[in-house]
Amino acid sequence: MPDNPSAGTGDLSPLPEAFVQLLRQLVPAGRLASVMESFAAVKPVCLRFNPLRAEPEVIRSELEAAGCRLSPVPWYPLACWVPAEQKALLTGSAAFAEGRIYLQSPSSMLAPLLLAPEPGEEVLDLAAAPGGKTLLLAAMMGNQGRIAAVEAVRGRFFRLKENLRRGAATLVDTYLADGRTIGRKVPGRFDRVLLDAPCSSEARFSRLRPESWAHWSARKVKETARKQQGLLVSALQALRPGGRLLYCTCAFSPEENELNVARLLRRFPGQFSVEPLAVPGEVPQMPGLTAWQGRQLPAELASTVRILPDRRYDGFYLALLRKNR
Ligand SMILES: C[S@@+](CC[C@H](N)C(=O)[O-])C[C@H]1O[C@@H](n2cnc3c(N)ncnc32)[C@H](O)[C@@H]1O
Repeated sequence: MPDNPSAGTGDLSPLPEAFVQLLRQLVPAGRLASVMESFAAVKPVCLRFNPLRAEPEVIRSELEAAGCRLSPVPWYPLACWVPAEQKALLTGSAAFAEGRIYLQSPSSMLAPLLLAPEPGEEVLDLAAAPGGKTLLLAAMMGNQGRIAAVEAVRGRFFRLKENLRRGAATLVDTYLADGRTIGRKVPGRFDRVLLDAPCSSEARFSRLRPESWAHWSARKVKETARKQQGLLVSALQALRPGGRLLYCTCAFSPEENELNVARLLRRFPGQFSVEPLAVPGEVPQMPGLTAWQGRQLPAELASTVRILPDRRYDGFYLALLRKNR
């Protein structure tokens, strides 16, 4: 295990009361303490070796020679944790500047890994910047096939392009566009779609950084959920029959997660199904909700997964959908 100094830093701000209430309703009682502690934790830094730039073992030796204390992520051989206090060592390294490593939370790596693209396929990344997941998709595909990466925000779009260049992801075409328009432009085209949706980022709240929730409100969550629904419809439209969509957010609010998938099931009956997700056992998780605030939700939502945050993992929601026709 890496060193993982939990914040003994004194000044911890209280999370917004409405958010704490939400967590109390969502998280099983026995796991609430570890979830609450995670909001004050200084987590170890997770990184991924980029096989498009160099042999993973060469990268590992380079980092070890620089003094990095690497501990493996057990379910993905190209990922390691490094103690939080070594972050500057990583970000100041040539390996980082030259794209041989990418810093990425382990929860974020799960989405591309579970979408499981194959070399030669055509893949759409509908909300792509800064490109961490696009880069992992490219590595999994060995730069064989094509990825269309879409980003709507200009500044972030250029950051995406720079990260893809740095990471040698040569199979990616980038588009500065609103993802909600893509499905009707190229219906039925893609083998796989990743929708890592813009969200209320509740999993990024930190009691060490009160500004992390400065823009959060119930109204904002509702607005965000509406936008996500538009992106979901576009993503499904862009998929070929038999193709798969991985939808994920770093939000806890059911509106952005299960309720959005339930709404899609209602709007397009029979057109897609929810598939099981094999999230590695060591990752703290619970099944997606099948009821919320007295309302029953479709039973298949139990196949979606919530990653529960702890001292190493960030919170996440993941759903894998197959387009039937
Ligand atoms: C959660 S982030 C994506 C992170 C990225 N997948 C990664 O792993 O590096 C969501 C992204 O969606 C972008 N976005 C927001 N609205 C969008 C829209 N309508 N169409 C496409 N992208 C959008 C945001 O600017 C943001 O960069």
